[in-house]
Amino acid sequence: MITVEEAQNILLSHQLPLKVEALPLDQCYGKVLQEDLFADRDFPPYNRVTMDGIAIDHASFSTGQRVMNIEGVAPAGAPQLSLEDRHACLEVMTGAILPSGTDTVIRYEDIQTEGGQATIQEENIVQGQNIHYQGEDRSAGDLIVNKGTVISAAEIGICATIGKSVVKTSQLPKVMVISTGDELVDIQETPEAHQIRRSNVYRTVSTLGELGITADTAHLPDDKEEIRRRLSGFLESYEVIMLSGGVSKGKFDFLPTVLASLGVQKLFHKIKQRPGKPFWFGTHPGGSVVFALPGNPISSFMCMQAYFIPWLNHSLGRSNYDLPHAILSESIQFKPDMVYFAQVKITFSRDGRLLALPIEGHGSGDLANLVDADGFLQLPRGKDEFEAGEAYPLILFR
Ligand SMILES: Nc1nc2c(c(=O)[nH]1)N[C@H]1C(S)=C(S)[C@@H](COP(=O)(O)OP(=O)(O)OC[C@H]3O[C@@H](n4cnc5c(N)ncnc54)[C@H](O)[C@@H]3O)O[C@H]1N2
Ligand code: MOO
Ligand SMILES: [Mg+2]
Repeated sequence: MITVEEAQNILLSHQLPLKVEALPLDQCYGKVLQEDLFADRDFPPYNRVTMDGIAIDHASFSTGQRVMNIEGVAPAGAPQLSLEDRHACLEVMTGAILPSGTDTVIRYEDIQTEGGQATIQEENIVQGQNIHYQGEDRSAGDLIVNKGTVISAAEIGICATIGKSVVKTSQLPKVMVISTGDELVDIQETPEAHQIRRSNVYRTVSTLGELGITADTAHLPDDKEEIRRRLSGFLESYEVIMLSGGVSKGKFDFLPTVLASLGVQKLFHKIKQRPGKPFWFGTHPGGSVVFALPGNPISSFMCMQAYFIPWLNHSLGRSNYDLPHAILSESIQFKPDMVYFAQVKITFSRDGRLLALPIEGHGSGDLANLVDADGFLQLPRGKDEFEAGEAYPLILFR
């Protein structure tokens, strides 16, 4: 049995080859950026008026002038105007380019306009006020977003501003999600007394969907030959195979044997952790990777959250990120020499700290308990008592 750290390292050293695809901007949300983004112009590209009002040469104000002729109006979207008489002013709108010959903008609230003249009614007028200066935020050529960033609304705004209508992103892998086990029926069916519905598949597909992946699904009975025949086909056509069930010690837990017979190289089987101990991971010479997750719902869910998602992010070239930590709000005892991924409910204390309340449940088959939990708190080995007030890494559910 290997440690959590060893399993994580093995996963990180078995990545899918990165494939880059250029996508229209409206399909890029949530994707991992595969190019650096640079400013094509200064941000902002011109001295931008930030208040509706008048633009003046401050020197005329500071030498005592309060009434000024209005020479004209500069709307946003018009080429730059020029102040002809430095004792006069120009009306300017928010977003307009600051007229040449002016250096200060005064809001309509601080003036009165009548008969083609503006009268300044505010004495506190600072030179340069109400102007967003050209290049103040970023200069043309500056690196604005690094390759490896997950594209969110902020990055979409940058792409649009710099005219990137097509963006290089990491291509998502083709994934097959498979349930195994003769006790499982589909969700439209009414189970017999000895049967249950195959919920793992639906939960796994929903997490994948949240990651942008549209997965295919299948079901395999506890029949060695059929598992072998159908898995062999899936290994040809998918980059990632995600199985659940059939990896422990039972008489019908055929997956480790069948996978080996299909040439899938086992990289690990069993991790010193609860839940999720019998997690099996391997690679096929054809290039696909196999995540054979334990069948218990919390176990397969935990392995997905703690291993698959970081592995996927790494495969897609996402920049490294650290897990946040949360503070235990009640103590927990856990004696086995294993990492314990404790289900916790997350709240904020009144002084803004992230608190994790343990929600114990009835073990790795208790999928109803997940409804009350928000994440797993990763409690290390080498300790039996985890006291209230101690902070540990938090994996928030997706
Ligand atoms: N003698 C031992 N028995 C078990 C051990 C062990 O070390 N020695 N480990 C236990 C642990 S821990 C886990 S976790 C499970 C893992 O079992 P498998 O991966 O072989 O999974 P199955 O036996 O097929 O199923 C386990 C459990 O999960 C339910 N299940 C499976 N698939 C689904 C699904 N798609 N949706 C909902 N529920 C599912 C299944 O009905 C079983 O109840 O093994 C322990 N045993
Ligand atoms: O390791 Mo198993 O996942 O506890 O039920
Ligand atoms: Mg089993």
